[in-house]
Amino acid sequence: MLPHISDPSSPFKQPGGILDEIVANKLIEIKEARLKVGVSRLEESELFDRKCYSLRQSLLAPERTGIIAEFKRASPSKGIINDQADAAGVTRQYADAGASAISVLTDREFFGGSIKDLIEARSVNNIPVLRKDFILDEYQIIEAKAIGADIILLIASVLKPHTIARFAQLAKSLGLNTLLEVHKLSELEESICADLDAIGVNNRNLSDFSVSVQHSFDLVEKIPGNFLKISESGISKTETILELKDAGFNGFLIGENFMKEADPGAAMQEFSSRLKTGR
Ligand SMILES: O=C(O)c1ccccc1NCC(=O)[C@H](O)[C@H](O)COP(=O)(O)O
Repeated sequence: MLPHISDPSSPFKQPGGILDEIVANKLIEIKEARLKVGVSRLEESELFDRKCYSLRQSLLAPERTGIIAEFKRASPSKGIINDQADAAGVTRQYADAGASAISVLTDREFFGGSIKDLIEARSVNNIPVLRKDFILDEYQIIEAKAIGADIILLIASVLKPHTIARFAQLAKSLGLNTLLEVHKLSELEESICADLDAIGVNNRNLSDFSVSVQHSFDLVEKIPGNFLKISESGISKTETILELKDAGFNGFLIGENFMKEADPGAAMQEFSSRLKTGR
């Protein structure tokens, strides 16, 4: 039986609002996928037995921008953003424009994404690909490797610290990079563990959807130096990236700012040129 999230022995927190809805729906989807596909079929996939691209190497490569460019069709806060976009075409343009990594939403119900979008992005890119989803079960980590992802996301407002440690250990054993997402200091302090590669400060409060880049500036000094530091959400100006870099961030996760345009790849190209020339 699936654990109920209000159960004290549950591996999940109960953050409330949309996150509880997302978790409840995701648990049903995972149960169905386990029955329909199963772990052994995932492990037989051609992409499962591969060496992942290193997030560290790509983020620190001087010829790249540090931007993790996101393919995001819709979101709970904005509704539909760009539901007709082509995952292969857009993400290839992101990479050509200097993205250090690609993020692909694979949640269908709340973000209009899919595993197919990630497989398409993988097939045309040779930089790290982040599976942007709500990871609640080991099955999804094995699935992430099998569909071509290099990075998984663990969200501290959803997962209890012992669950984060367990999932990070599994991801590492599969050669995946792990990004821990926090929004506030208490989440960072209770969730940090050795098997993580990167800490992302989400500037968006996932309960009320308010966004402030100040969260990144407030937390950057609290992140130990051995972890990559990534600022996530609400970034739309090149000046903000320069300020975040000065503050110590290595990576910048940007979705809506590109995806809201008719040609997201061209928007990333233009942004990247402005970043290089400092305009
Ligand atoms: O974006 C949302 O509305 C949202 C709602 C609930 C949970 C997660 C949500 N977004 C995931 C993200 O963190 C963003 O897609 C990502 O950081 C990019 O943000 P942005 O550049 O603001 O699109």
